[in-house]
Amino acid sequence: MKELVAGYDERVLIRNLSFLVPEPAFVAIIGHNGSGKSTFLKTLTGQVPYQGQILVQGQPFVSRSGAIARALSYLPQKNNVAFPIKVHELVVMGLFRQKRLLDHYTSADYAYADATLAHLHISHLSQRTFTDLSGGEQQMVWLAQLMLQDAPITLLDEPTQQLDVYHKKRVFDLMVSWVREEQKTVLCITHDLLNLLPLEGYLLNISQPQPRLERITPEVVLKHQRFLEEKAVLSV
Ligand SMILES: Nc1ncnc2c1ncn2[C@@H]1O[C@H](COP(=O)(O)OP(=O)(O)OP(=O)(O)O)[C@@H](O)[C@H]1O
Repeated sequence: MKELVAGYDERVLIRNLSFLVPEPAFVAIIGHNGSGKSTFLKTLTGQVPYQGQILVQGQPFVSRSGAIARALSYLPQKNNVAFPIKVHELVVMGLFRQKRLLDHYTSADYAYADATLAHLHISHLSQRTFTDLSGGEQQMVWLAQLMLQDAPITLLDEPTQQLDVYHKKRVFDLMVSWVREEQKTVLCITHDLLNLLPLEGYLLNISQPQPRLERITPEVVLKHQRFLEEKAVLSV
């Protein structure tokens, strides 16, 4: 990413952001409310116009390109479902990249979806109606769907937002395992700085005047925690 500038109409939120993510890696994106974290991920998914250069796996980022679409999976902060659907039906849809338009999902696909739910310890939700679940349960289901997508680069916007402390830890461990065991790259927006303390990876503090990637160590995390506690978001 070179000299990235992005924002809405007259309002520039990302200014001259330049960094290189050494793949595979876990990158925590932190910053105050309204600092532009979601805007940054939306820029990477082609939802917000930008200037500068974004390279994904060495290729210039072209949002409509099939190769880029296959390389990225994205879990937005708000992901509403307007109709009642069984959990395992929603999860199996994560395999959409491997299907053609009118292909049906097979029993092997459903078995894979159920195995993923089991991996996340949420098998008991498989036959439940998604819209009846609690916010935290719904977040765990979205993560299962994301795992089926199996993209090399995963962008997550506050995936632990509604989770209890147990599930927060589980989800951070899970993201780190995607990097370590499956060589994925994970960019994750989070306000849960203390969960980052034991992790391997990098952080990017969008609230800083010149954000840069820093390797996560307990000292670095605590330095940014103090920065975010003390400094209000810059008004633009
Ligand atoms: N579509 C839009 N048009 C205009 N302004 C927008 C739009 N979407 C977001 N903004 C504004 O851009 C700013 C940054 O929003 P963004 O969602 O990127 O913040 P964030 O860092 O992810 O915040 P939070 O931690 O609260 O989720 C906010 O002031 C928001 O109101």
